[in-house]
Amino acid sequence: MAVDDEFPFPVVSFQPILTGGEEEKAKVALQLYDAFHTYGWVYLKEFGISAEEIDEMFGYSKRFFDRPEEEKLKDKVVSAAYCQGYTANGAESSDTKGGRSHKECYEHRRFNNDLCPAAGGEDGFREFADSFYQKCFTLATEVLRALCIVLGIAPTYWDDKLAAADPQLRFLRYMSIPKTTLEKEGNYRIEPHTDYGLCTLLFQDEVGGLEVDRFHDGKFAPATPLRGTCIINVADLLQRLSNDKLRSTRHRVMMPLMEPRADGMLPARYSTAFFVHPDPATMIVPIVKEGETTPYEPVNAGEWRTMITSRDYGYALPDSKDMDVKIVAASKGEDYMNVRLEAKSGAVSKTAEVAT
Ligand SMILES: O=C(O)CCC(=O)C(=O)O
Ligand SMILES: [Fe+2]
Repeated sequence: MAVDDEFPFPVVSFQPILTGGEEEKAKVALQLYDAFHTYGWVYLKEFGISAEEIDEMFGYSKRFFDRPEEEKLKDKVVSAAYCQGYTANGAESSDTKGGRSHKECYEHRRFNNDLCPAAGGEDGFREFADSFYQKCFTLATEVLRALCIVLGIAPTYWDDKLAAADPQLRFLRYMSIPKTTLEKEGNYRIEPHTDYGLCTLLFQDEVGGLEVDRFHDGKFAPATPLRGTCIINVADLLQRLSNDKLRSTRHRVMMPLMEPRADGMLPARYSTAFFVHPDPATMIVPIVKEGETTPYEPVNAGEWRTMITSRDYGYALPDSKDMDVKIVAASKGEDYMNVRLEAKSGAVSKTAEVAT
């Protein structure tokens, strides 16, 4: 699709950040700030990962999901604290009203990546995922660094928070389902949600269906696919950190833009997200300028993440996702992390000890 006045989001070239001088970099930083402040979303072009590399990545994703379900389930995600591995259709939901997302995912991590197909495997999946992960991490780091200028924080601000950062590369497949299924109330490809790390890099194929509440008024606009671009969206921790200057915006995946096939089935859709989470030890303390107040308490990034992952996957409360789960104790030792989750009612508690 051509970029014209109708295009719903700013499209920004990242090239100056990679190779430009200080003045050009500052200009891009301002463009990013404006986009993140208004919409929470931006489309990047010329960001150091080519359209061909993105195509190759989708090829790996497709081959991963094309394997038999029993095989994929051997690598099923088992822990909220280390959300890594395969999630089958219907296993994740942030919707407390029982909404249904028709998708399957694979999560790839930097640390604790045991539920990943073995190194040296047939098509080099693990090696490719590692290298794509690294490219995304490099880009995410550049994006966050660029924001230092406009947030008024030191250029070194992210250094300690990102050295042991633990992002999550997620391959998604929205399987081919009947159009009539998606038309039923409460059925989505992915239900409306905000992401909960610092920010997300998002790559999508040409099928479409991604929609964004871009003015935060409940009116969702299509985030149309644009070949060779990468979407960056602000997530909850960056909204907290920036004291609401950068917006974490609700989004969802609905009906594709393209027509269903003659048999009434929707085309499968592939997308890949890279959720940027800092070092879990990071305290997210809002940057409050003189004369401002903040509604936010400081939060520990690792606890925050585990808490929300538990809610979405129902680890602590498998039968009752609408209960409010909170972390009541979390400690991190040299070689373990111990997280205790408890429902507000105190009725359910679970301790998960996870090797780091
Ligand atoms: O598939 C997409 O385009 C969006 C995926 C998404 O929002 C997510 O996984 O958090
Ligand atoms: Fe998302």
